[in-house]
Parts: sequence; structure tokens; C-alpha cells
Amino acid sequence: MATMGSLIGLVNRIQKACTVLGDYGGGDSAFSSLWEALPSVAVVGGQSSGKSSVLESIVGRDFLPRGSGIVTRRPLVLQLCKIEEGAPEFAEFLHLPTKRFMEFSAVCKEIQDETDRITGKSKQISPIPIHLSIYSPNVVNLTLIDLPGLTKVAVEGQPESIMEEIEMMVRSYVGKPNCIILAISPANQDIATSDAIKLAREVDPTGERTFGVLTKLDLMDKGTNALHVLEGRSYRLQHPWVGIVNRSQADINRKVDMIVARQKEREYFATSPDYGHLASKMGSEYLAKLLSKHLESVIKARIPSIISLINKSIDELESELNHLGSPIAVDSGAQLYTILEVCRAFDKIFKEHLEGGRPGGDRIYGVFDNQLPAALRKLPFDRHLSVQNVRKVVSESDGYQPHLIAPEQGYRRLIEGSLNYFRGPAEASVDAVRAFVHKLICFPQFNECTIISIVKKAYYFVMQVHFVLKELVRQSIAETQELQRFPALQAEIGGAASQALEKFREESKRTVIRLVDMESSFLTVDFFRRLPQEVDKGGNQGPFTVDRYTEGHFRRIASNVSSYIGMVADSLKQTIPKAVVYCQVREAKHSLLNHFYAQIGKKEVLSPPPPPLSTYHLSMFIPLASDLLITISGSMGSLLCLYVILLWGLNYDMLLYFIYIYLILSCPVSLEL
Ligand SMILES: Nc1nc2c(ncn2[C@@H]2O[C@H](COP(=O)(O)OP(=O)(O)OP(=O)(O)O)[C@@H](O)[C@H]2O)c(=O)[nH]1
Repeated sequence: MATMGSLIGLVNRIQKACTVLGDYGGGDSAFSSLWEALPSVAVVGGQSSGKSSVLESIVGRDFLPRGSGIVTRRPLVLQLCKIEEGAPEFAEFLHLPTKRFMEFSAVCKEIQDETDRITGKSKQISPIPIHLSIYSPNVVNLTLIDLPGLTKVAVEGQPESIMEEIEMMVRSYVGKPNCIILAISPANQDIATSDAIKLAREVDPTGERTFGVLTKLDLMDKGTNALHVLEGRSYRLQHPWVGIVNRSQADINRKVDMIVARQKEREYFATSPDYGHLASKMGSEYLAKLLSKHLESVIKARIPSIISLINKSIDELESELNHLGSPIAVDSGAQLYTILEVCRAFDKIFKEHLEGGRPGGDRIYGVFDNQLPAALRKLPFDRHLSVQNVRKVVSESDGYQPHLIAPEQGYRRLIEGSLNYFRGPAEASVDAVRAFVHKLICFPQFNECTIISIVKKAYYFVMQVHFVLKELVRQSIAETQELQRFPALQAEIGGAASQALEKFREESKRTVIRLVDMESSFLTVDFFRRLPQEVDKGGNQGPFTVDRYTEGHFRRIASNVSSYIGMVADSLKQTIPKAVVYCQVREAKHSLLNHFYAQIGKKEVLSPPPPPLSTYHLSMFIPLASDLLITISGSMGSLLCLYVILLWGLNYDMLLYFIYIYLILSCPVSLEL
């Protein structure tokens, strides 16, 4: 079972880790704030109410900066740790972990300097806390947070908004249900005007987490006393009021020792005619013990909720880690390697879609098997080869001299006109369609719309394969787990694949046109040689005159052209898929990202490397890590440390992330409840 003292120590360590990781309450982090779940004691009060004096009295040392205006401009987390009697006192700052302060005047200076480091000398305030640990035999285990004094006027160099800023900062602490409020009010002012009590009443109306402290009892007008406040008659709280007598300004100037001041305070109460009966429950020493005991009991009561928050945080962080994936190297070479690895993973999935194993590739075959034959069937040869049109084309081809045997030119023109329909896919653009119409001007019965619809149908087939491939790229990106954490890379790969597919589609289109052009450029002579020769009614083969051309003659020509076109269509049904697979599918399979690889290969530095872990950050981390290691002391901790250093080097963000997880993991172990 951990002792109560070690419980406060553990909370101190968690607070330090939270600060290192930027969790000091408030903020809009996606993660639950561990800081906010930890019980703490915040010291609030108006300016010059005696806050610093109370803190110094509790510590028994002069260590806080004094002066006019707002001296406390950053929260000071003051962690008091009791050490053995006789051991030397010392202080440590979280931001200077390797330095032990034996002189408290140096502590005072460092608080001032560290305040200025963040806020500048501009008298601005900052919510980033300073962590100070004081190890002394003369303290009780206690953690207090000193906050800027509530003020009503801005001094020179401060913005007018400073009052609201301070109030907001103080509220961000005392508004949290886990915050114990140490409300400091000076006895020589009407308690009804106390800033501390006013704020405490707002955020803790039942008074269960407010401790009222009345300072400057010795400065009250003669003949008056503060018994009505100390006995809870003026303002009732759940906890008893504590009266304090701090050093006066004159004492401070005379450098009256704090231990002597404590002694004087004890004597004041012991000999006071007004407060003598309350002497055992008055004074800074009593206040320190009271707070320590209360803080311990609150921590104990909150442990279940802290553990559940830690477990929740572990879940949140684990899922965040899973989402983030393994760490990314900082040098460009290693980053390039990572990108190529991710691309390879994508490529593999894309190939599986095409080749089988994952669905999608079969849709391409569906296009070849159903849509291509259907598109070819729908081409309007019937109208093109109507008797009327055949007669017209043949007559026009004959010119002034009618054909004698077979209408060679007529056949050729009819076939060429028919084959032009197959060219449709290549003539998809509106301008090209117009040119196409122009070419077919000899068939005026086909209006532009008909032709566009033919073209669209045929072009649809080539585009269908293109769309299937595009969809497979999209699916593959979505299914590549390694890509999920890199939205920018997803977009890059998507863009590169899309560009490549456009290129393949153009090539495919050209090849398909070439196939059709090849059919037009040289007809299959054998087909015509095998055709039966026409005979006249008398059974004699021979020349015809124009008058003798019967409808049967043109019907026969149409039927011959139609069977020839049918033969070509059958052949194209076989060759177009081959061309499309060769130009689009096969290329997509083998070289979808080739251009992209070439592009990224040219880039030397992919992104500016993250800032290296500074000595300052490192110095903050080392003692904490060792502290944590001691806390959970075990080979697991050491192994984790080693793992981080080996794998992540000194990447600051990841290191901090690690500490956070590590800390959270360590807490339930440490509590040993
Ligand atoms: N006589 C006497 N003087 C006190 C007492 N408490 C504080 N003072 C004096 O009141 C003045 C202000 O005290 P501080 O402790 O600096 O007050 P503070 O609230 O920390 O002030 P700021 O940080 O400026 O907001 C100092 O001169 C103290 O010596 C007290 O109990 N008795």
C-alpha cells in the first residue's frame, strides 16, 4: 500500500509530466486532460492580500519575488516534499532538472527569470506553469498553485484586458471540480469586498472545496477583531477559516527569518485575547497540515476516477497510435523509402483488384463480354444499308458511267461508311463529331444527333474500362492501410494514378482507331471473290444498264456489305479487347505509378525535418523519465526507453508522446492500491 505522502508525490510527478507535455488544463486537446483530473490546491486572492506571504510561511522560506504591480505572472506549481530531519533543504525547477538550488534567493531570481522567458518583460501573463519542488524537513507534503493576484487596474505596460485575462486564468483553475480553493482575504478589509471570496462563492457555492484564509489579523484597527469571519458567521464554508499573521513589510525589509516569523505568529495567537481560544487551529503551520491532510484524502477519494481516466486515456492514445502508425524517419532518404513502401502496398492491392483476389477486375471482362458486343450491335447499319441509301451511294459512285459488273466503288464506299461507325470511340469530342458528320455528308439521312449518340455509345465502351480502372484506384487507396495516416500522399497517389490512366486511355483510343483504320485501308478480298456472281433473268451473266438495276440488286449489295461488316465486327469484338487490355489494363498493372516514382525520386528533401530535440527539452525529460523508471522500476520500462531511443532517435514529439503513454501506463502500477 502506498503511503499518503507517496500519493502526493505521485500526483506531483504526474503534474510535472502533464506540464512537460503541455497539458495544464484548459486548451482544446482532443485527449482528456489528466491535469484537470488531479486534485490541486490553488491560492487565489486580490493583489497584496498576502498570498505570497502565506506560501512562504507554509514553506518557511523567502523564495517568492516581491515588488509592485503584478509579480506573479505565471502559475507557480509549488510542490513541497518532506525529507528527513537534518537533511539539507534544496529546491528544483522542472525546467532546470539538473540544477539543485541550495540558496532560496537564487530560487526567487529563477522564478523571475523563467517568468520573463515566456512572457517577456512586458508584464504580460501566461498560463504555462512554472514547477518548483522544495525538499525540506520543515514542510509537509503538499502541492499548492500560486496564481496571479486578482486586480482591478492595469499598470503601465499592461493591456487594459489584463484584469479579465487574470480572472479567466484563475477561473480556469478554481472552476475545475478537483481544485481546492485557498481563498486569501486580508482581515483589514471588509470580507464582503474580498475578491477571493467573491470568486469562490461563484465557482463553489456550497463551499465544500474552499478554504478561507484571513491574513493581516495584526493590522486590524484597535478594538476590532475578525472573530465573526473566523467562526464562519460572516461567510460560512464547509471547512473552518484559518487566521494567519505574516511578516509585515517592515519585517521583510529587516529580513526577519521565516522560522522566527512562524514563532512570532504562534505567539500572536497563543497570547491573543481575541483568538487565544482558537490558537491551535490558527497559523500557517496549522494551515499547511490541514491542507496536506485534506489534499491526501481528496486524492484518495479521486483515485478510482483518476484510474478510469488513465485507462480511458490509454485507450484513446492507443487508438491514436494505431491511427498514426509507426514513426516516420526524419531524413529525406528514409522518407522516400517510406513513401515507396506505401506506394508498393497500394500497387499490390490495385493488382489484386485487377488480377483477382479482390473484386473489380471482373467488371472489365463484363465490359468486353457484354457492353462491347451490345454497342456494336446497336450501330445503325440497317439505315445505312437500306435499299434507298445503297442505291444512292452506288449511283453516286458510278457517276456518269453506270457500273458494268459489280459496283466496286459503291461497295467500297458503303463499307467505308459502315466502318466509320466503328471509329466512333475516337471521335468523341464535339468538334471531332462535327468533322465526322462532315465526312458522312453523303448520308444526309443521319442527322448530327444520331451520330453523336452512336459515337457516345461506342466511346462509352472505352470510357467504361477507364472508369472501372479509376474506381479500382479509388478502392485500392481506401483499402491501403498504410496510406490512411497520409491524406496528402493519398491525394498525390490518386492524382498520379488518374493522370497515368488518362494517358493509357488516350493510347488505347488511338490503338482502337488504328484497328478500325486498318480494316478500312485494306478490305478482305477473298470475301468478295467468294460471293456468287449476279445473273440476269435470262440466266446470262453480263453487264447491266442503269434501267435494269432492280431493288433485288441493291438488296443483294446491302446484304453483302452487311455480312462483310458483320465479319469485321466479329473481328473487332476480338481485337478491341486485346488493344484495350494491352494499352489500358496491362499498362495500369505494370506502370500506374512509374511517372510518380520518377517525380519523387527527383526530390531530394521531401519536407523540412522536424526540429531536433533541444538540450532544454532533453534536460526536462531525462529526470522525469528516470523518475518514472524508478516509479515503475522494471525491465519493461528500460526496454521501452531503449526501444524509443533506437527507433525514434531524438524525435521530440514522439519522445514526449512516449513519455505520456509511459507515464499513464505506470500510474496504476505505482498506486498499488
Ligand atoms: N502586518 C502584516 N503584513 C502582511 C501580512 N500579510 C501580508 N502582509 C504584507 O502585505 C504586503 C503584500 O503581501 P504579499 O504576500 O506580497 O501579498 P500578495 O497577495 O502575494 O501580493 P501580490 O503578489 O502583489 O498580489 C506585503 O508587504 C506583506 O508584508 C500580515 O499578515 N501582516
